[in-house]
Amino acid sequence: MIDITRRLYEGHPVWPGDTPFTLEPVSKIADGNSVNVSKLTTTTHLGTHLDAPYHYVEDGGKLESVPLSVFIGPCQVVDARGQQALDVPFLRSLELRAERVLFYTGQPDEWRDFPREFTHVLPAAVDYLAERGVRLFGTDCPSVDPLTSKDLPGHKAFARNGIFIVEGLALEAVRPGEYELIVLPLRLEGADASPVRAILR
Ligand SMILES: N[C@@H](CC(=O)c1ccccc1NC=O)C(=O)O
Ligand SMILES: [Zn+2]
Ligand SMILES: [Zn+2]
Repeated sequence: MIDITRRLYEGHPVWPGDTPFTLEPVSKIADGNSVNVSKLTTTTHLGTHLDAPYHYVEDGGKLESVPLSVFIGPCQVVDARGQQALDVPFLRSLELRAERVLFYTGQPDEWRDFPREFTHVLPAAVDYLAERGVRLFGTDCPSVDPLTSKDLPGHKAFARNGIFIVEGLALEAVRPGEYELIVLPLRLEGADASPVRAILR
């Protein structure tokens, strides 16, 4: 089993301006209390996470609408290092074989600062993935659109095609090839996204 989930620690980088991640004790055995209990503060778009369509489309499906079957099953990991954007010619050069495809673009498994430059996805490439039967798109990048994008054309192309997006995967140690993928979001009612545990077998 390969854990492809980012390690979450106090101060883990988040999207500029978004809620910082904190994990702090509110009760400590060391202070004479009967139990250790912590308080978690987080954005829903923390580290390795799943976007629900509601994140980028006002009437898009919320987290509970995302079918679990999308997140468990055969998967392919692709080496996309050196690609400034994922475009149709690049995708054509691959032998796509699975409904779930994860793209390793060269992001390190631990971010010191939130990445400002990373590989984005062109809408035509999303349409191409849909034609090839892809249902789940994964990336090691923090978003499928550039950091400064306001209209999020990549995200919207995924929504249009009914493809779900997992961002911030830790793929540095993974060899390209075929695996079984397990990605489990939290059961957060009404949420726009959720941190996930993502594993390859
Ligand atoms: N689209 C990004 C997140 C994102 O865009 C964002 C996250 C938190 C606060 C503001 C954000 N975008 C603002 O334009 C993502 O899917 O994780
Ligand atoms: Zn997100
Ligand atoms: Zn996103």
